[in-house]
Amino acid sequence: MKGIIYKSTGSWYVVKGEDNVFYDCRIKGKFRIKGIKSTNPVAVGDSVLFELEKVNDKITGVIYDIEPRKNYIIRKSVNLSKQVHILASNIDLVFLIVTIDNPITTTSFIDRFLITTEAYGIETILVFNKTDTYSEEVSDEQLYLQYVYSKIGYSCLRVSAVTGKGIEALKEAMNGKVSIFSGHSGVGKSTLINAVEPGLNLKTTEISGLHQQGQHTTTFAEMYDLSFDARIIDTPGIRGFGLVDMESYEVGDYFPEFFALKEQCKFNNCLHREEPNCAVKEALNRDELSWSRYKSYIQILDGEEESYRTDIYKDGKNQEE
Ligand SMILES: Nc1nc2c(ncn2[C@@H]2O[C@H](COP(=O)(O)OP(=O)(O)OP(=O)(O)O)[C@@H](O)[C@H]2O)c(=O)[nH]1
Ligand SMILES: [Zn+2]
Repeated sequence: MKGIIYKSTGSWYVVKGEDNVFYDCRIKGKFRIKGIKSTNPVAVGDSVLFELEKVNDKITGVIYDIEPRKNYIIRKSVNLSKQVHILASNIDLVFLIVTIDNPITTTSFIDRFLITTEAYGIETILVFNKTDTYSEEVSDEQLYLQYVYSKIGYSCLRVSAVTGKGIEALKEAMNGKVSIFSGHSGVGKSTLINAVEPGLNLKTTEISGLHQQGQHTTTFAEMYDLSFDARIIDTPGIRGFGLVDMESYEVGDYFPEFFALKEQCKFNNCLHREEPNCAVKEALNRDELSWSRYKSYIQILDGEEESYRTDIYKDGKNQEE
């Protein structure tokens, strides 16, 4: 039977079969996916094939194959081994929850986040939360950001988890999809998820509250079915996901508006810095591109390790996860 992994606890997996029944499954033998050195063979979101067996009157499943992944997000192991832990796979949509001033979400944070999801090949929607608290100034800033990001192809939503404004539109965007909610601590992820699906208490807050610095806790992602046609993957205790290494010449490819101009640069390996006849710089000078995006790009090129080789949530208290 075909099924989807909803939960993994190390050696056992909860799999929802095509018959909509949840089965406890384990893995038969050792199968590994080519090209990925991961600590876990299958992850939440994976589509697997399994067969049922009856042991001591209990029916369990044995996973014997996995279907190709559409995408996956990883966490690098803390030690220097090349091993990665696959947090989740087959994600349709990431919602990046953004607050303007409480807490502050910087454009450099947003841009670093977006190159990560671009590199993973996962669609991202920006959700501006706490609109009920906006002053005129904050509102102007939000509208400006919305202009910058929608112009380059990112959908934006304005919501308030408290008043319920925009929640219907958010649910509509989630419809038929597997989503992940992400963003700084305190932006309202839990409150928003609760507004979308009252009663669904994800572990996000709970675990981060319990988390103690320096203590190594193991966290497991889990998928939840909502009461409408939508699913959420919760990654408790994990504030960000690590990015696969990228070379400096690749960074610009994950800025869609730079990538679109790349062919028009004189040099095909143009880093859009000081090179002559750079289409990106020319567009910037005509104010057709956003300077804040360009600034983030340069920061990422200059900052290397710090900016894009580490976990994207620099200030995350659970960064060591
Ligand atoms: N005014 C207002 N407050 C909100 C809104 N959404 C969330 N909050 C408040 O913001 C605070 C943080 O919300 P959480 O839902 O705990 O934020 P979180 O992103 O889950 O935080 P972590 O669990 O630390 O990652 C809480 O006090 C919420 O009540 C909103 O739309 N408007
Ligand atoms: Zn260029």
